Amino acid sequence: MSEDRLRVAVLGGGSFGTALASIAADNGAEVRQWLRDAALVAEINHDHRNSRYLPDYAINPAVMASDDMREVLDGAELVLIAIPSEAFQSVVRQARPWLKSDQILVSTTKGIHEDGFKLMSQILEEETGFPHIGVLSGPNLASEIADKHLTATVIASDDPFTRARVQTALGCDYFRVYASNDRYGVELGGALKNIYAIAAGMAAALGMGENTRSMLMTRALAEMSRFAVDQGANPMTFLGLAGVGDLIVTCSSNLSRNYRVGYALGEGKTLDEAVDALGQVAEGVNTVRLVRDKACEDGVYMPLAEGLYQVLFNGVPARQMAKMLMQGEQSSDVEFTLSREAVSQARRQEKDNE
Ligand SMILES: NC(=O)C1=CN([C@@H]2O[C@H](COP(=O)(O)OP(=O)(O)OC[C@H]3O[C@@H](n4cnc5c(N)ncnc54)[C@H](OP(=O)(O)O)[C@@H]3O)[C@@H](O)[C@H]2O)C=CC1
Ligand SMILES: O=C(CO)COP(=O)(O)O
Repeated sequence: MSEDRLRVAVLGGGSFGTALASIAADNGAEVRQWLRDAALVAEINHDHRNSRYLPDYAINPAVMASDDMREVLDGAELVLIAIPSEAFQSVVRQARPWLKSDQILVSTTKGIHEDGFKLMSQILEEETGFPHIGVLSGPNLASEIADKHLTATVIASDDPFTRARVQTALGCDYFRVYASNDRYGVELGGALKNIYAIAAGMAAALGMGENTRSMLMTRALAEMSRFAVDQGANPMTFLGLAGVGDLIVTCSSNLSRNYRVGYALGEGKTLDEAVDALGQVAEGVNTVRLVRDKACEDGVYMPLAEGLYQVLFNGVPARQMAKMLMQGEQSSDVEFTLSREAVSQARRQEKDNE
């Protein structure tokens, strides 16, 4: 191996980890991928295929897979972590003995950790205390990346070195990597949009129209931004790829696992049946529960998240919930220009004048 090739480690053998590993290898990096399934390790190394997660994808033969964490992390300059949020912390803990403070650690995971409402990059920070930490997020359906559809993503970090290195490692003629310094906002956007993708899938299965989908997505953006502001994030970030960009793709595509879970629910399947049939992670199921609880705790108005929570976990029929949501107070379109309180006040005034 030549000395100056970038060494990249990918933790996770699912669809996104596999697509990113192959892009980095296409860009000339020396790539090692960690996964726990020995049979899949052998398949990636010998057949350059991942039949479980991306069956039709020809993986760059330079990607070397291993179930040995030490071997994968040894000498890696950039570590990409594509592990579902539920297992993220335990995998980082497994990796910790071989992580070094000069490595760049990037989470690609769009979920929230149950304990303490932590995002994945916060877990990386807590578990390592290292300085080069980032988040990769955007409208990035792995199977479309595998098909080399023109795609853009965001690397978010307050560390300029991390941003530049990831742009170089992953940017190519079909994958553009934009930069952001709002790590928290980008990461929150990626997690929150999964909630609304479930709702969009459900609406589609119930035969609702394009006006409905547009209303749902736009009000979802308002709700996401409201929550983000309450959590201290910059709402402008939600106008970018990792906010509205990811919301659009995930709420519109049958390739999204969250959308598919929603669709199955709309067809009358139970939550367990919908999740089991998927066989892959749909982060939104857990996220809706965590976000709904957090919104209740912090007093943030999130009718869509609350409604979806009631459908998923309390058996309220989706159509009935949609009807109830339509009967809610008609409020401000863009509350950063006209506050919700100002609209309520005007309506109270109107009633008083009647
Ligand atoms: N797929 C996509 O289009 C995109 C996904 N993401 C995000 O990336 C993250 C990962 O997603 P994705 O690759 O799609 O997920 P998949 O469901 O395709 O794969 C998950 C991977 O994580 C592994 N894994 C799960 N639990 C553990 C564990 N306890 N220990 C070790 N490995 C484990 C699985 O291994 P095993 O097979 O052995 O279970 C598998 O390799 C998610 O948060 C998702 O939101 C982000 C952008 C796009
Ligand atoms: O995050 C994604 C697209 O940007 C993938 O969405 P799903 O996890 O719903 O498949």
